[in-house]
Amino acid sequence: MTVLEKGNITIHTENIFPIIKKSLYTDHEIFLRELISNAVDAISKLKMASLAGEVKGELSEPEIVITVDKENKTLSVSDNGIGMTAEEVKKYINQVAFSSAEDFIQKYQKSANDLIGHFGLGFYSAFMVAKKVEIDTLSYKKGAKPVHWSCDGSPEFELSESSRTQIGTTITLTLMDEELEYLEPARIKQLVKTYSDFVSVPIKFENEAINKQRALWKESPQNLTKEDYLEFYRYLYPFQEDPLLWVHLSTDYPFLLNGILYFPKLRPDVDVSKGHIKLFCNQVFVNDHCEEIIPEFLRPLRGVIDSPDIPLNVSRSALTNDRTVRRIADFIAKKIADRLKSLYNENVEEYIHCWQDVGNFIKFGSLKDDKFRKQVEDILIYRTTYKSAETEQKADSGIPTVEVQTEEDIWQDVTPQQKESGSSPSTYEQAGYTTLKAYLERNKDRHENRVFYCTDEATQATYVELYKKQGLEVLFMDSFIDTNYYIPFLEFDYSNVKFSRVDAELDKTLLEQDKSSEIVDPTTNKTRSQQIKELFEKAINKPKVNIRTEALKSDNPQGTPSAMVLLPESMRRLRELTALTQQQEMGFPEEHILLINTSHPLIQKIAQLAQGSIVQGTGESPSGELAKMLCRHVYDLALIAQKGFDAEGMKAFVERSNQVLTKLMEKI
Ligand SMILES: Nc1ncnc2c1ncn2[C@@H]1O[C@H](COP(=O)(O)OP(=O)(O)OP(=O)(O)O)[C@@H](O)[C@H]1O
Repeated sequence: MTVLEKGNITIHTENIFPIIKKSLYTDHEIFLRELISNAVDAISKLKMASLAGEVKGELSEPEIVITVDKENKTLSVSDNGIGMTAEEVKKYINQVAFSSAEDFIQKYQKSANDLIGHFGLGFYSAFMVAKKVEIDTLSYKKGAKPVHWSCDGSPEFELSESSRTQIGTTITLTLMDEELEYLEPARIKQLVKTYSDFVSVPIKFENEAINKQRALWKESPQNLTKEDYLEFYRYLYPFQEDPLLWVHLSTDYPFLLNGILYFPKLRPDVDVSKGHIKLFCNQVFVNDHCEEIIPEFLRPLRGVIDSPDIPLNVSRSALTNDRTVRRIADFIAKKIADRLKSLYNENVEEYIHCWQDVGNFIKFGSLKDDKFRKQVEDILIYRTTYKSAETEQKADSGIPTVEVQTEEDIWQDVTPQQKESGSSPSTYEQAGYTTLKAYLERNKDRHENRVFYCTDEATQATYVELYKKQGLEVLFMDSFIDTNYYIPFLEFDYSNVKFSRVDAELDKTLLEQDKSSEIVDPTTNKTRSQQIKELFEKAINKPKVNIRTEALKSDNPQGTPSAMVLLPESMRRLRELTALTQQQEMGFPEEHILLINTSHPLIQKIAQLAQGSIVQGTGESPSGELAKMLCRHVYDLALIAQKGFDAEGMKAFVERSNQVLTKLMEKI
């Protein structure tokens, strides 16, 4: 073999090899990613040269072949790409003084951590695992001679002639003794799967292609089906529930970016500090913790982002402040908002179907990002008790209000457009949903700037019913994000709007205002209401329970609750917040209001019973006793409607129920 040249690799600063070995200690495995990427580049360069008519004859099928030789401790990566001439080897390989190496050294001197896992090392990363690296290559160029280059990790190299006949390059690494894991087939397969799964050239190992090759995000959305997207998601996140919907991103100006982002089902315990999106650069995996690139509120999303314009060999803080990265983040947020808007406009049923999960995401995004909030504020919907006249008519005529869901597709990505002629807002109202704006507008005359809401349909059913009967509209704001975060945020945003839960102070429209007809007892000079209040105070005997008497408005007093437990809004919120910050269960507050409905027949009867009782020397008369017992029972019923019982409460309730019923039977 004729030695063509011997010499020293040109490096402007000190020897690069010890630095490569030391600084990337934890990330040695990326050498394979780098060699495969170079091979892919070489193959696409040959293709381009062929398209330009520079290559004679047909190109053979592109492929990259990995082989191991356990005996000789070698691993090689072969490609049938463009190859290199001796001149090119000298230029591209020997002169390591290319800018990235210099940058590399400079950055290394500042902080080794900044470099971990980032690109920029290329071919020389092979020296992290190899004591000797050889290149055997033949350029596609006419008259090119095959060359062999070898270097043992010192700056000395040797360039000689080779006997290679096939155009392309083979890089052979003789592994260091502590790096022999890279001879293991399982390890090689795992590395290819992790980093190079989606490169478009087949990577062959032990006679089979071991990479998936198809990078769905690089394909045109028009050619993809719902199944393609779902299959890809299942491939990326095996054993997970299918996603709700997705967005296909594609732009080439002002930066190059492709990707597919999926909305998974959101859980209350979702950890938003960690991202789940996989970052790629030209189909080569970079990492799956791109927190600096993805705005916090988008972190629950999953999928892939691929952009060669994201600077990879800079520190994390530099990345966050990078202008392109910020623009990319804005672009993604805007596309997500567009997708949601188009769904809102084009497919009411599907939008409502996804709302429980997507809604949390939108609310979270609105809290975190003002630009995003502005994009989505008109598509935030709430389930409501409001029924439009049209809906009622439809219900009467037996026509279903929400059409049966069709298979027709929100799934396929459409280029999001605002469809003016889309579903009118009343379509949402027919399905029992409203926007906040529409709610405020509709109720302007009855309760301007007040929103009544319910956080738990079951435990607040009595209250919701009361509001509904009086024609007051209640919104269901029952997601984990609503109570503690979103309602205070809305109040801040709509500074004059107040939100009150249905079990807070009752709105005056629910109460009979005129008390002039109240009967006054001539002997005590007390009104009936005062007497009832005192009766309950004595019977319940809990100083922290604030007893109030009101007559609930109704055409049918029997149908209203006899009493209600109320938790003033601000007090309740403070308690909820404390419980949240201290991560405690929020018990039921001892301090609360018991509102006695004086127009309810039961309350009136109890009052009569108490009045008719004669106080005996030894204590209460039997009817006085019964009246008190009934008062406690009314209180318990109000509590049940609010929160249910603990064990003690349940025991007392059941015992007393039996006593009350027995006494009633005695009276018959
Ligand atoms: N398999 C190959 N076939 C042909 N040329 C190659 C091959 N591997 C490396 N080269 C040449 O050597 C050069 C240097 O490679 P190296 O990997 O160090 O840097 P790079 O690929 O240019 O950039 P990066 O730092 O992003 O990897 C390449 O630009 C290419 O011209």
